[in-house]
Amino acid sequence: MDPIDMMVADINCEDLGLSKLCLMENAGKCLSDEVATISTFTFSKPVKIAIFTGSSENGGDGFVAARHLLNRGFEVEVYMLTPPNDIKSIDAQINYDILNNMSPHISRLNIMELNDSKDVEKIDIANSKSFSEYIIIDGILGTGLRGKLKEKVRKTIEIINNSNALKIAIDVPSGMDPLTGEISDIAIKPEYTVTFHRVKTGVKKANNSDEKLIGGLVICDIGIPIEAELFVGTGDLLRLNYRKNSSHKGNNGKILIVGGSKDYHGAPAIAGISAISSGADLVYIASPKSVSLALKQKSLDLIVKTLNEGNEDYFSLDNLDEILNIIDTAKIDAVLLGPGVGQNDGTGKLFNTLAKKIDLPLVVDADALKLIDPILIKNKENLILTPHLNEFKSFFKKFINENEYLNLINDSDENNHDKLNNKIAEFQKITNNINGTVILKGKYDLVFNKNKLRINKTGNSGMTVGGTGDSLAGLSASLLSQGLNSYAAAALAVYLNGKAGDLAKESYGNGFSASQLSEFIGILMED
Ligand SMILES: NC(=O)C1=CN([C@@H]2O[C@H](COP(=O)(O)OP(=O)(O)OC[C@H]3O[C@@H](n4cnc5c(N)ncnc54)[C@H](O)[C@@H]3O)[C@@H](O)[C@H]2O)[C@H](O)CC1
Ligand SMILES: [K+]
Repeated sequence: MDPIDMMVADINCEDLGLSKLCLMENAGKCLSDEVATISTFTFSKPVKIAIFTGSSENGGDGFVAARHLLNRGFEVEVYMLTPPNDIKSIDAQINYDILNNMSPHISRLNIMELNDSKDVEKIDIANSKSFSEYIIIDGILGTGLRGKLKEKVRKTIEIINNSNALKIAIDVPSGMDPLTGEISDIAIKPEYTVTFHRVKTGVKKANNSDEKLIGGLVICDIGIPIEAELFVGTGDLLRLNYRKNSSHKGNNGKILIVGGSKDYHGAPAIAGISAISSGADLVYIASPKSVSLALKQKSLDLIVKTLNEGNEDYFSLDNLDEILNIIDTAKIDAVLLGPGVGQNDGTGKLFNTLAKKIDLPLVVDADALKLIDPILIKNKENLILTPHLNEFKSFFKKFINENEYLNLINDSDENNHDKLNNKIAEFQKITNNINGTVILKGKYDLVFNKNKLRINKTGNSGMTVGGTGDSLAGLSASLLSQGLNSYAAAALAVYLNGKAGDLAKESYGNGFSASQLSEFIGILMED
């Protein structure tokens, strides 16, 4: 599991009501159980425990383990590389405070602060030999390692590695990159690594290249339910790329929406506003002439390009060069095809040609799902489709045999979503025919990408109003343009769209409009 996926799941646990403090307690308790077991089968006489703690949650796990190991009768020394006032995690701070409040220590606990490299060197001289009667627990750095090791941390790792103690790393050996498994400088060389929930990708890679880098690998179940990974939640916002203060206009995403036709000028506009609200820097809309004139009066924030060739009211193949030219000259990052385009033959010819020619991240929505030949885009990975059930059936008709198709139509009662959820495996079999991501919209939105699935529960019945699908499509294109892959972008887009719908309902009641929904997207991006 990648460290980012773990962090997302942790925060999504909080959406379920399961606090990170509780996860830390489970982690520290499980760790202490493992330490006790390892101690029993490794040593014939009692050993002391030395726990080295860093500035954040890896250290927090260490504080919890200290408490549980004391209860088991161990003598525990805690060496803090970060002084109490500088601890960065609230939960680690709470667990440090508990240890501190236990003073005067009736139990055999000793807490020492290692304020600088000299303090660290003193441990070296005084204790490293006698550390042979110790188990050292490494709670210095876990999944939060960034960049070059600070000198004090580096020195401590060196001393721990030189000692004769049995070493147990918490989650990831400190100094090892939790994603790549690389050790750019130095890392704890443990006899055991006790990891939580799932093995982190870096630990797995390191273990595959040389088992000695990890030692014996123990996985603790810390009570994270599968739903914390399945349900999209607040944690998914972590996947957004950090906006640099120094970034310029356009650095954070430029999208082109190819949408609108005679009766539907609102659809591309709503998609455009939602794209801007979700962080895209520049939103271009290419529309037939009659639509673009209406759009130009609609919003000051959209860059509306009038297509001069061909039909005034509908797209046609005559617009191909103009559209490709906009993509080129505006250096577009992602394209949305479909909102409000209608189903003309000419529009179909244009969209099939665009689908072949556009090599950028792509969102296909609404009528475009009925117009574009699935074969043309089936291999594209950076693709999001946003169908409701009818559009889903229509798009995937080619990939399923008649019986499966009839089964899907007959059994999938759009009003019975629990029944719909029972069909997940069937939908997955069908969506597996393409490499991109599919958002199947419904009471619970289902996001499919190959064998992976996310479920979104935000949103409400007010969202059946026209335009909320256009908003979702704009959000999807916006997040693609900001560098998220199609699976991550699709999951976050449905979450934000539904959550904005929930806020719109609170403010405007059940009769909110899609443009009122768009107003609430921006504030959600600050989570
Ligand atoms: N679900 C779980 O698996 C749980 C895991 N837990 C534990 O939490 C850590 C991850 O915690 P986090 O706060 O994100 O990061 P770290 O503890 O690894 O510390 C980050 C902290 O360290 C400092 N730092 C970063 N880079 C360096 C460096 N190069 N040199 C020195 N110091 C550095 C900086 O201050 C960072 O802020 C996970 O591994 C688990 O052990 C939870 O307890 C329960 C749920
Ligand atoms: K560690």
